[in-house]
Amino acid sequence: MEGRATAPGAGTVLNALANGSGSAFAIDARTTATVELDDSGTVTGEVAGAPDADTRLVERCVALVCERHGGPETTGPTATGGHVRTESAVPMAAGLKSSSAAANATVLAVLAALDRAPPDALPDGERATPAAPTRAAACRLGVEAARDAGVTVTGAFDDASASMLGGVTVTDNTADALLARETLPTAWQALVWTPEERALSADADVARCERVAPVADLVRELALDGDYARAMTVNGFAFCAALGFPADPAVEALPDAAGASLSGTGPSFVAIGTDDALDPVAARWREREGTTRRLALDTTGGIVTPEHHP
Ligand SMILES: Nc1ncnc2c1ncn2[C@@H]1O[C@H](COP(=O)(O)OP(=O)(O)OP(=O)(O)O)[C@@H](O)[C@H]1O
Ligand SMILES: O=C(O)C1=C[C@@H](O)[C@@H](O)[C@H](O)C1
Repeated sequence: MEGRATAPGAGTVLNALANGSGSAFAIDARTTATVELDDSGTVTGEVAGAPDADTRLVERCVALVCERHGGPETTGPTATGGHVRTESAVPMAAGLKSSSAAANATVLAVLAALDRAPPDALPDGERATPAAPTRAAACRLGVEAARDAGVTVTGAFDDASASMLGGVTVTDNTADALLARETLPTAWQALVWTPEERALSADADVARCERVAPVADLVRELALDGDYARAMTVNGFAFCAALGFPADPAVEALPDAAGASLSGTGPSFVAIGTDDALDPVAARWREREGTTRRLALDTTGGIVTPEHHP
């Protein structure tokens, strides 16, 4: 029983560590998960090109989806274990939601292997089985696995929903509730600067983030009004201050970019705007050490893809 799926990473509009509400937008950098299921009762995992990577999150995703959708009471195929391998263009622990992309891709790949892929994750023309969950329900399984694996503070349903549904989402992570899902202007792109350092979300100073909750409340209002660019700009300055990152990259992005922010718990910064507006920002960010990438905004989200047939 094999399954394969991909899901994109994301950039931040509102970091949920202050008031439990979050907002994120999907970017065109994807993680692919390939799973092989069996009835061994054990799950193993590997990350392509990173032999020492922590695979507990994706292994927990496999186990959880098998528990919920692969048991003997189901009408489709059954499974209790297997192997998962991820390949990713989203750097880990860089603020670009690698954990959400990996969890979503893995959950969808397992569902596909069990013949339970959500209807909106299937290629055109392929029909889902009646027992298939929606993509939103599949996303909540990944969030549950992320909580179990200890890689998140709030569950990060904001990041996970943006990755699974594409576009930009606003969520209440305390209830895993989706408050809004929209798309940003089609002419906009994302510019992403990632320095060499890494910052695990689970290690973030939550108490300091909670101090900027009044600013986060304002960012939530801006986001719910659809003013995502200004929302992320305000978010960026507040969370740079709370988490101890210099705000210089955001200053260098303005006023050319429509919006710019520290992404997640850092260290990456993201800017959004038209191609022309991002040109001078790219020139300034390329003088910095690290990697600057221009990426399309993703509106597709998590999808099942054809398996490898070597
Ligand atoms: N490609 C991947 N394959 C398997 N597991 C992954 C992958 N990417 C991330 N993870 C898991 O997610 C953890 C990193 O989570 P973390 O939330 O710190 O990173 P992030 O999602 O990139 O950050 P942020 O939430 O700030 O955007 C890793 O330790 C690993 O367990
Ligand atoms: O671990 C978490 O709960 C989070 C981590 C960051 O990505 C934040 O941007 C997100 O809003 C919540």
